[in-house]
Amino acid sequence: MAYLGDTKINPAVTGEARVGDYLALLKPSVMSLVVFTAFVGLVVAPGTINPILAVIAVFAIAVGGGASGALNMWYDSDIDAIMSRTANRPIPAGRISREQALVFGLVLSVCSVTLLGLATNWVAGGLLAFTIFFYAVIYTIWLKRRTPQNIVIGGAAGAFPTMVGWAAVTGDISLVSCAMFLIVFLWTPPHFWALALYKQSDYSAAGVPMMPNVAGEKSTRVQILVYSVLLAASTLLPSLLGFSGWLYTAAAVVTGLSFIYLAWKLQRAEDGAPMRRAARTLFTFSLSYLFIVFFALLTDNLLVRFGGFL
Ligand code: HEM
Ligand SMILES: CC(C)=CCC/C(C)=C/CC/C(C)=C/COP(=O)(O)OP(=O)(O)O
Repeated sequence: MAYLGDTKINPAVTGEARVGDYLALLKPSVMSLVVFTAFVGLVVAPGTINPILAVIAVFAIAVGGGASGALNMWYDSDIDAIMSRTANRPIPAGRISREQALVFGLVLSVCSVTLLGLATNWVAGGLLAFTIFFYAVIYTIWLKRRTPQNIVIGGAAGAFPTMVGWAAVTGDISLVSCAMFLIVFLWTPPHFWALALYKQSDYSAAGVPMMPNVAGEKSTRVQILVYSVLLAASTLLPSLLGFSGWLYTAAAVVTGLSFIYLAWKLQRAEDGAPMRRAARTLFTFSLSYLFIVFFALLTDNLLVRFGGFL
């Protein structure tokens, strides 16, 4: 029997790993939204890119994101085995060994960075490498088990991909791509802490110092509200920088106010089941919210560029 920390990990990997198990290592559902923000960064960036290279670039970013997910699962297999939400992942369930996941994650990391660098430029390739490093090492290995600020700092990893997409076209970093980074960065704490508020027992069982089990529910709810206000304000930056028109601005204002309202309801909810319900609602909304904000940025930009509207 293998032990990691105090945790029992399934014995020798049983049976053949299926393709689906390797796909699961890539965290495809979470990464789909990350890749969408990267795609939007790439499309709205000023300049042109050969459409085939654009497809390759988005593919490389998706593979890089997936690779970082595999490295995260390699390192976290001990705590994943404890949490009900993650216990059936390929490593704790014994379908893939830690070594296989590590090699898979490293090979995909190198391939994705090389592919992006060769297909576009090395600013984008370098940023992708840094993003993978940030999620796998800074967040997963260094911060996650040490501080309740893990999500705040580590969340930057999820915010870089939109800048990677932008850099794939322009070869640089700009105020607008930094604004897009800031939106995802400020979105991550309310997104994740809302989930942690109703999955708290999972994290405390695994000994992961997430905000609700360290600072308490009340403080977490206040912090969620503060980040929601900052988030809604940050979504106005593309308009203030003269990059986006009224369509985006209207979407940002309406969704931003909705986000703040749900965060405020969560802050005011009674402890227990009402609080958990409000947290679940905010978490679910957070997913649509980020999609809508980036979709509006994309649509607004395409209408201006190709339709001469707005
Ligand atoms: C450190 C930062 C983040 C943490 C700790 C985090 C954590 C989580 C967790 C624990 C879930 C629960 C569901 C699951 O594992 O299946 C989840 C769901 C999700 N997250 Fe995050 N997240 C973070 C950042 C992001 C970012 C940056 C994005 C996209 C831009 C994102 C997109 C999603 C999506 C789309 C889901 C829903 C997945 C599904 O429906 O199965 N997350 N997140
Ligand atoms: C292009 C590229 C490299 C993208 C990386 C994007 C990125 C860092 C996304 C983070 C989202 C994520 C899966 C967090 C899970 O945190 P967790 O590992 O604490 O959650 P878990 O408990 O579900 O494992």
